Amino acid sequence: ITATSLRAWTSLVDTGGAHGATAEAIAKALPHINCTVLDLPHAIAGAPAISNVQFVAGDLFEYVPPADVVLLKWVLCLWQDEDAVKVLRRCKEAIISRGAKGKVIIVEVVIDSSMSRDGVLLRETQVLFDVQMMHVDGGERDEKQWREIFLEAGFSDYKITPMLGFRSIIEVYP
Ligand SMILES: C[S@@+](CC[C@H](N)C(=O)[O-])C[C@H]1O[C@@H](n2cnc3c(N)ncnc32)[C@H](O)[C@@H]1O
Repeated sequence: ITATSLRAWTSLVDTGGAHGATAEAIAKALPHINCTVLDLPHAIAGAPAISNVQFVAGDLFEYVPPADVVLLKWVLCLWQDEDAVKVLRRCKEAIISRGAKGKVIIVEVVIDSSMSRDGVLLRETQVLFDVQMMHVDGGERDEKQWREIFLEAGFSDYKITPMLGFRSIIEVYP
């Protein structure tokens, strides 16, 4: 994600964005972007008022508000592939910009199968999270599993950037 592309965004929806902590950070860093948080009614009840962030109560299986960028941070791990694909389809429908600007951005674990020395600890952490997500019938995915659900949901391409510790940023293009 380049500085030029950040400047081009006009709107972002943080899907499953809870009380808006991530949206607040984005709105502060990039005040030209109109930020929306979508989450279930009980999850946004009591959320603080945040400058330049609108809250929308709703179910992301039904509707995602339109935006240039749809953010899914720590959300798709809640579900098995069938439901994750349904959510990704709603997100794809929500993207208003075609071309380089419109995308889904996912912040999640991409389980790394490489067994380099430094990679072993990272992988163990990722797999532990996978076990944790099984409690809610979800799970973490490796690149092949991510690719399969992106293609199934109708996306054309994606780019994984490992960062943020054991997580990655995944840009997914319609
Ligand atoms: C693990 S939390 C992640 C919260 C936030 N994105 C973060 O990174 O801290 C998952 C979020 O997804 C929301 N969520 C779960 N099911 C949802 C649904 N059907 N529609 C909208 N939001 C949902 C939850 O309420 C919760 O806020």
